[in-house]
Amino acid sequence: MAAVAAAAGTFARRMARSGVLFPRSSPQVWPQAARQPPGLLPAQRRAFSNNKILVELDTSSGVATMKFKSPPVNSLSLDFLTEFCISLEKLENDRACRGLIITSAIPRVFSSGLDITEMCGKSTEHYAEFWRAVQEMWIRLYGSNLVTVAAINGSSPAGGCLIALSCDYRIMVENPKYVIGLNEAQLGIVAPFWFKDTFVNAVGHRAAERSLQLGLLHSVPEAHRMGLVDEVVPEEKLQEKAVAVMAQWLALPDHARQLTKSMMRKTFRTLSSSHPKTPSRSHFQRTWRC
Ligand SMILES: CCCCCCC/C=C/C(=O)SCCNC(=O)CCNC(=O)[C@H](O)C(C)(C)COP(=O)(O)OP(=O)(O)OC[C@H]1O[C@@H](n2cnc3c(N)ncnc32)[C@H](O)[C@@H]1OP(=O)(O)O
Repeated sequence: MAAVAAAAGTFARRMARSGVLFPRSSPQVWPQAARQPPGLLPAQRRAFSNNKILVELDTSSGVATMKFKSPPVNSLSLDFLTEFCISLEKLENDRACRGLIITSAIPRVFSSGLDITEMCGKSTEHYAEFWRAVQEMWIRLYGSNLVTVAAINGSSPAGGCLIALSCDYRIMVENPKYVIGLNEAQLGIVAPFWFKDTFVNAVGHRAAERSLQLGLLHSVPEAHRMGLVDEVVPEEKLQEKAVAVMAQWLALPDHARQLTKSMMRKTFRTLSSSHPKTPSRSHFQRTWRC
């Protein structure tokens, strides 16, 4: 418990050092991009970057694109998760931003999921901090006020699939080599219940039960059929489609859409985040035999 509290403190300090203010309390009012002072021509694009993630915000449309750029496979390390939360907070606090497209700058991989090297041979404090960061990523993304679209341009197993599932809409590139799913059972581990719940919310109970027990990684057409992804497009159409979907979602007043999203996700999110159990050090070590 003390380790968890210490980890929470460390994670909060990392976030605080980033200069991010949180949380934002009141819902945004639509349409933000139209609320620029008249006569002032704002810069149309803003960008910020760290060594894991690149973010570009088009202030005229209110849409930001976040690109994962952590070779070789965008694994979700503690640093990556921290940068992810910082970037998301910055966008949430930017009044010019209403929507976020998440994609990968690494060929053939959206994200390979949790970084396995973070879960081996580390201290109790490290496991607690890492686990805290995994939960924080999910709580922030799943509960984000922004419209979130996952533009999945590569394979997306386990934690990578969770990121996509936490968005409002998923578009995946059609490619016979790409797979997506929660494959934890195949690795001999159990997907945490909040991974499972997020999955069930997207595909329904029966499909989730089969997929999770077998630890399936689904082909793109299969993922589409079962509702794990909402749309499938050729690679060259991905960006255009993501922008079009975003425009459709942003055509609605923010406050109505946000309150509806919150209503759909809040109970479940509160329930899940009230059980922030960190697996013990021996659990990590038994799981990964390290
Ligand atoms: C104690 C309780 C713990 C509970 C945890 C429960 C929840 C767990 C969630 C997870 O996300 S666990 C991680 C699950 N991830 C996977 O199973 C994905 C494994 N990776 C792949 O399938 C493939 O790498 C890929 C993503 C399809 C990409 O294939 P590609 O052929 O392009 O690359 P590779 O040659 O396979 O890999 C390159 C390089 O990257 C390393 N790597 C791959 N995945 C990870 C990862 N998740 N974490 C850390 N490192 C990873 C891989 O080992 C290769 O390294 P090198 O051999 O080049 O050093």
